[in-house]
Amino acid sequence: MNNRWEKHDRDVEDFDRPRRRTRPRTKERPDYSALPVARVISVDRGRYRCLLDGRHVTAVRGRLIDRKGGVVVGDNVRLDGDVSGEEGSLSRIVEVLERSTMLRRSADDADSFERPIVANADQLFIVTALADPQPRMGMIDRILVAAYDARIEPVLCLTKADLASPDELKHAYEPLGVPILVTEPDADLSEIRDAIGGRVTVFVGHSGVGKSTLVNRLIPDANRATGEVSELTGKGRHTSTSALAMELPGGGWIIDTPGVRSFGIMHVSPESVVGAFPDLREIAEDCPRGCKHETGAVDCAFDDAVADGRLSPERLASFRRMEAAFI
Ligand SMILES: Nc1nc2c(ncn2[C@@H]2O[C@H](COP(=O)(O)OP(=O)(O)OP(=O)(O)O)[C@@H](O)[C@H]2O)c(=O)[nH]1
Ligand SMILES: [Zn+2]
Repeated sequence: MNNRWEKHDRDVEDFDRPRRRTRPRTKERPDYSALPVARVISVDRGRYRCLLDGRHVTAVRGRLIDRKGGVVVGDNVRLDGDVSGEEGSLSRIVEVLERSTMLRRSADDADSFERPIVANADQLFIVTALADPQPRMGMIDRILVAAYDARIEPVLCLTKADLASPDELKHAYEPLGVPILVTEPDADLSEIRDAIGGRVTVFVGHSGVGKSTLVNRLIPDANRATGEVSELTGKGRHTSTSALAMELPGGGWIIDTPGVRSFGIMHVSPESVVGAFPDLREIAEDCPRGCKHETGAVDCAFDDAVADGRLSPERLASFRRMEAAFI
């Protein structure tokens, strides 16, 4: 019986006549698979600037897309409507493709509301000046926590090495396994270029650390790109609250974010961060339930692991210092 009905349905469809639906239409997800996929490179006041086949297309968010954090820089989206990119044209984002990662922060620790910042990054450069402004390990630790929580590989990128030595920070973060790159004016950037080539790297840092200087050296026409954003918004880039994604000449992306004064991580749990370190995760299986592994935690298996040589005291100290930033 059933079969006959199905067959009948198909036959009717072949003649392109409206058929009676057994389910209401609203429950069916429209099929957008034939629409082009673009990458969101900046967001400003409800307008999304997307890159599609090398041209910039401005789009708005379609009705069915969630309002809060529905579309962020780095997202891959399907565009409907006018994708010509011509002056005054407006397209519509109808679907956000599945994200590989999402970097989030809470505005500050009094505010547990998570703000998504950047989608699909696979590497996070914590850009920190060695002086002017003075490095703050608390800030580095908080951004590290956010990176580990989001399963984005962190790299500590130290600028202004002409002003101060990187030794103290190297000593603090190398035991944790954080790669460290050091730069100064006129320094050879080949190590940094190698690290970002072919990857999607989000740059995060305090205002004034030299992030723009570095980006402009890495992408010779980045200035032009930021100029275009100013044209779009009528404001300077630094007053924008959005991140900006730029394609690297040799492949890969840099997603620059506005300078931050603080980095809230209220949304992160200790288990999530421990989970980013396979060796620590294994040791933590022997911890009492709910152990936060902080210094002095009762029966924490990390102390036993140091005692019997499975874990280096430097690595544990480095982990605990970072963890103290959020427990
Ligand atoms: N001594 C020294 N100064 C630097 C270096 N890199 C950048 N600067 C200077 O530091 C200042 C801030 O640099 P920017 O590149 O504007 O810093 P930013 O991180 O983009 O800051 P925001 O625009 O506020 O987000 C500028 O005066 C730069 O010339 C460096 O390696 N050494
Ligand atoms: Zn523990």
